[in-house]
This record gives sequence, structure tokens and C-alpha cells, in this order.
Amino acid sequence: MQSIHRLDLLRTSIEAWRDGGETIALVPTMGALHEGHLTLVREARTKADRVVVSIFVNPTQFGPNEDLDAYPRTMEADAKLLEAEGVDALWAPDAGTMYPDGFSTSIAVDGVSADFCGASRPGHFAGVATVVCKLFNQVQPDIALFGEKDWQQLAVIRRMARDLDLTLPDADSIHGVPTVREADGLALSSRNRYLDETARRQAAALPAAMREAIGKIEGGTPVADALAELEATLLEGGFTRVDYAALADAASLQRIDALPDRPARLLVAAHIQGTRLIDNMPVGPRR
Ligand SMILES: Nc1ncnc2c1ncn2[C@@H]1O[C@H](COP(=O)(O)OP(=O)(O)OP(=O)(O)O)[C@@H](O)[C@H]1O
Ligand SMILES: CC(C)(CO)[C@@H](O)C(=O)[O-]
Ligand code: BAL
Repeated sequence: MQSIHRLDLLRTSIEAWRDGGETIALVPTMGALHEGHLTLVREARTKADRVVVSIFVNPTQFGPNEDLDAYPRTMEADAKLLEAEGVDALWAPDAGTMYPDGFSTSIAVDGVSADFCGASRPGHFAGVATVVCKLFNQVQPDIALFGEKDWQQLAVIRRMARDLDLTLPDADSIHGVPTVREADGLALSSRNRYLDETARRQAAALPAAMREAIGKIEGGTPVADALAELEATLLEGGFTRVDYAALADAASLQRIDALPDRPARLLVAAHIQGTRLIDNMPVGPRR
């Protein structure tokens, strides 16, 4: 595996692969890799000849009081994991490469960005869209893979790619991978490592309460009641704040208060022991 830190060297590798007629998959990450990331990598290997994984802790997607400084940085261990997975290139640019002096551009994706994490983390999705657009331009992949754990992020990136002609409109080139979970149901996340043993055990209440709420909604309980019970369960179970717990149209991310015929999603962000966890699950049609 090549570890690449300079854009000109990345371009040289990309051009050589292209000249050889090979296809390229990109897996963007912020490092601190776990089985969720490695699942994306394994799927990427089945979809393209070459796999590039980027690791960049992107400052512009963190708010002023968020965990940019504390975010785990484990580059050496990450590189070993990626090497073992047969990744072709680790693209690890520094902040100066991504944001050269005078950097003045930002991509705002309206609509899908507005609610949920967009509301509780102002500026977050502009930071994500801008850095992902740059990564796409740098790597020029045939396919890019993202986790469904960050459901709204996936919707924002799909919208941006379609709006800015970054991919062909009908191709599955922004590929979503189902959330990988621990045995107790908690979605794998780099931020889980902030939790002590007690908070980690309590955190499993999040997916459990979500499954319970989905059962109620699918069984006919009014959505508002099921969501209020979900929030109360979390606050009784060790969570200190719920940023949102909502039912939304799975594609447009518009809030809905009753089950539609189209696919819907239950989305939650909640804080435990100072750590903000997010999760989402599909909600089926009313029984
Ligand atoms: N449990 C998971 N299952 C599937 N994909 C995941 C999972 N966790 C992260 N990913 C995906 O990996 C990619 C990189 O995510 P990132 O590096 O931010 O890791 P993370 O674990 O989501 O970290 P964070 O704690 O910042 O949420 C994203 O596309 C993300 O959706
Ligand atoms: C897509 C991403 C790598 C952009 O920094 C990040 O938001 C993430 O890891 O999900
Ligand atoms: N996986 C999403 C990155 C973030 O929370 O900033």
C-alpha cells in the first residue's frame, strides 16, 4: 500500500491506474478506523480494481465547541489495518493541502442539510460537502462508499454529487453501506472510544429504544407519542440531552408525523457522558 501525502503524487498513481484501464473506489474517512470503516473498504474492493482510503480529520465540519482537538488520531494503526485489507493507497493530506492559504470556497447543500445534524451542528454539512467535493476532485473515483450510520450525510453527498454533476445521475456511484453494529446493537463509531465502561453499557439503550419506538409506530401508536417515549427512555437511561428524535422521509429528510407509503427513517442524536452519538433505522409501512 502506498501512503500518499502530496497531491502531485496522488495524481501520478491515479493516472497510472487510469492509463491501465483500471477503475477506482474511494472510501473517505477521518481515521480511528474500526470494523465499520473496514466493511466499507471490503465492499469497495468488490466494486473497483483499485481502492483509495482517505484519512483527514476535517476541521471545517467541527463547530467551535466540538471535539476537533480530542478526535482520535491513530494513523499508524490505521495504516496497518488498511494494508492488511489490501488497500492500494492511503491518501492522508495535511491541512495545508486541503485548505491552502486564502481558501474561500464553501459548498452549501440546502434542503437535506437543514434539519437534524444540520440544525444542531451549524456549518457541519457545508464542511462535509466541501471536503468531500475536494476528495472527489482529487481522486476522481468511479465509486465512493459511505456508511448509512451517517444517513443525512449520505443524502447530502448524493444531492451535491447530482447537483454539481460529480457523478453520472443514474449510476450507483455514491454507494451506501448498512450500519455495522456491536453485539449489543450500538452502531460502531470512532467516538464510542470516548465512553467509559458505564456509559458504554448505557449507550446500548439508544438502538434498543429506537427499535422499540419503531415497533410502536409500525403498530399504530401516534408518531409523536412514540418519539416522546423514546426521548424519555434515553433521558432515564443515562443520556443527558437529545438533539433530535424524529421520523423523516428517507430521501428528502423532511420530517413526517405519520407513516407514509415511501421509505421512512427514524433518526436520533443524543449525548451521553459528553459524547454525541447518532443512529438511524428504517421504519416500515403501518401494519
Ligand atoms: N458503524 C458503521 N457502519 C457503517 N459505516 C460506518 C460506521 N461508522 C462509520 N461509518 C462510515 O465510515 C465513514 C467514515 O466515518 P468516520 O471516519 O467519521 O467514522 P465514524 O465512526 O462515523 O466517526 P464519528 O465518531 O466521527 O461518527 C463514513 O462514511 C461513515 O458513515
Ligand atoms: C465523509 C467525511 C470523511 C468527510 O470528512 C466524514 O464526514 C466522515 O468520516 O463521515
Ligand atoms: N461521521 C461523521 C463525521 C462527524 O461527525 O463530523
